[in-house]
Amino acid sequence: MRQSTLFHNTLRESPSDAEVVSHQLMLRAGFIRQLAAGIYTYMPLGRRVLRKAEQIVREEMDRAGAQELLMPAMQPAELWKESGRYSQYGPELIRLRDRHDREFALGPTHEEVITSLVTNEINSYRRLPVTLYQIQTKFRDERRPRFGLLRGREFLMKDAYSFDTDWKGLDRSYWNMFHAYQRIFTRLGINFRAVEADAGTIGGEGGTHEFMALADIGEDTIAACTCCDYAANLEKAESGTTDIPDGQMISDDDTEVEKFYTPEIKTIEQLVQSLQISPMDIIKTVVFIADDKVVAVAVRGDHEINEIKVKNYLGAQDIVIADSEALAKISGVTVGFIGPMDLPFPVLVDHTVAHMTSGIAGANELNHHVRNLYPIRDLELTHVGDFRNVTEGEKCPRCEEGILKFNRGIEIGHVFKLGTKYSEQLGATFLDPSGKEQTMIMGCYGIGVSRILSAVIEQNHDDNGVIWPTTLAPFQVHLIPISIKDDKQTELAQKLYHLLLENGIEVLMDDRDERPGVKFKDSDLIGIPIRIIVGKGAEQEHVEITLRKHNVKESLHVDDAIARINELVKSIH
Ligand SMILES: O=C(C[C@@H]1CCCCN1)Cn1cnc2cc(Cl)c(F)cc2c1=O
Ligand SMILES: [Mg+2]
Repeated sequence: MRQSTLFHNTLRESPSDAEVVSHQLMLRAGFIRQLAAGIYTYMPLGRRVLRKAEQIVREEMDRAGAQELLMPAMQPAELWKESGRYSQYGPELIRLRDRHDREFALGPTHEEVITSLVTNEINSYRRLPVTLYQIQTKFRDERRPRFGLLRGREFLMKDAYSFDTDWKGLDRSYWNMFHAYQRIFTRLGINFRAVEADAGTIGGEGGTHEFMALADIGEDTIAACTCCDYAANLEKAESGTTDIPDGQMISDDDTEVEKFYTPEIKTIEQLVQSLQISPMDIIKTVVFIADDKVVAVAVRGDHEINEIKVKNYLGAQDIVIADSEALAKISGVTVGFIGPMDLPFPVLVDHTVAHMTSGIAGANELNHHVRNLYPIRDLELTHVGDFRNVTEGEKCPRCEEGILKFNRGIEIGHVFKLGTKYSEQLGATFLDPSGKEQTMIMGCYGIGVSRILSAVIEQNHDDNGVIWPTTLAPFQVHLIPISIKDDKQTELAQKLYHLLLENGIEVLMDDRDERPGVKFKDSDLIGIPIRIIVGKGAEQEHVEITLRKHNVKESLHVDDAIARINELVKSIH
């Protein structure tokens, strides 16, 4: 490709609303252009990268035996009403009416569509199992789209769905997809972890794993063990620490609970300051509204409540902290002095609190707290469980030696065991060998294909721009004649350009009439891994090869260039 004809511009500065490196560089290097918030055009260079990412996903899906199809983006609302999800989702689900005033949704995902399709096409166990996938644009009207392709409102997803006759079959399909994902992200050169995750809104009856690209700007926190391969999204991570840590106020258990005056002392910090105690000695009690029920959760003062664990324990659809006006309507609650004792609604007690021997807590009375609270003695521990976020440094729940370290991650893949959640609602059944009607067992598997570009750039860039792995680079070689006014250089560059093309190498030649500095800055921004410079050495038919990733330079005769380039294309990642 000749850069003088390429529909492409680089920007000296990145727009102010681009906050993360990958967003800034994609705009500055000319890979994408924003049409509207969260909605982007892939420019020719960006489209080439996206197509390579798609192709790697497609190859590994096909290798895993999945079959590609392509479903519509416009989905009849009836399907979503049948699955009960039409009302479950709010403004995030983009709804529209066609010219006959019939209701549609723009597909954010395709469980309903694929399940109704399979129901109509398959009715015998002999036709199962089958895994179907598509690579298709999804629509989710995010309230705050941000970070470029990382959280867009129109994005490219590979979504796959497996249909099995039984749970064992689902297990096989699930791990088949899991291993295909490992191959995909390895080929993409991404530093990733598969982590145990929460199934979130999709529900489902089995396990679920997320594939996380490690990156400081990632929205998710991962807890991973230093010794074994345990890794979990913080939403789900458990701790191995159940022993009562030292520094705990140990008191013999006949010291009665005692109320004491704490005027205007409402927060953990104020308690710590005024009583000169540690947050570990405090029982923090927070009131939630789960669906329409009031519940309180009590965790130790140095821990954070994990709302997803609470929601899952209660089996609630949604959960929200009771704000001050909600609290005002709840009897027995005194804002700022809420404690776990004698509340007129259930209290979920974290196991760490249950093991405390003497805690400080709100007295459920204005300006008063209690001390010497001994949960085993003073609380009816009907709901004891894991309701908190693990903290870094705690013991691994799976092995003896390891401890949990935190990382930030970008979710680039998510695999789910769905079970019969959708097949039941949409009647996806089959006749088993005895002719009995059974419900299909499903799994679903997503990869954020457009999000991969952001994750790769977050992990592969320097101050000057992107550093593409060869598997994704828009071109393999950037051929740069220093001056197109010098005939020797132009002639040699043309010769090498055709040689490279004849050898099937993807080459972009910067034949623009620009100063060398501009060419090098643009080349650094775009991030093509191999660069060939045709400069002064053109007299002796010598060219210079450098790698974008390392500034190592080697000069060699043009006849040796092809062989060297082929070596480099294969070697560097
Ligand atoms: O999409 C999934 C689960 C899997 C992920 C892998 C591929 C198949 N689907 C979860 N999810 C996320 N956001 C959504 C947003 C809207 Cl507006 C919606 F209506 C539905 C969903 C929704 O179901
Ligand atoms: Mg997730």
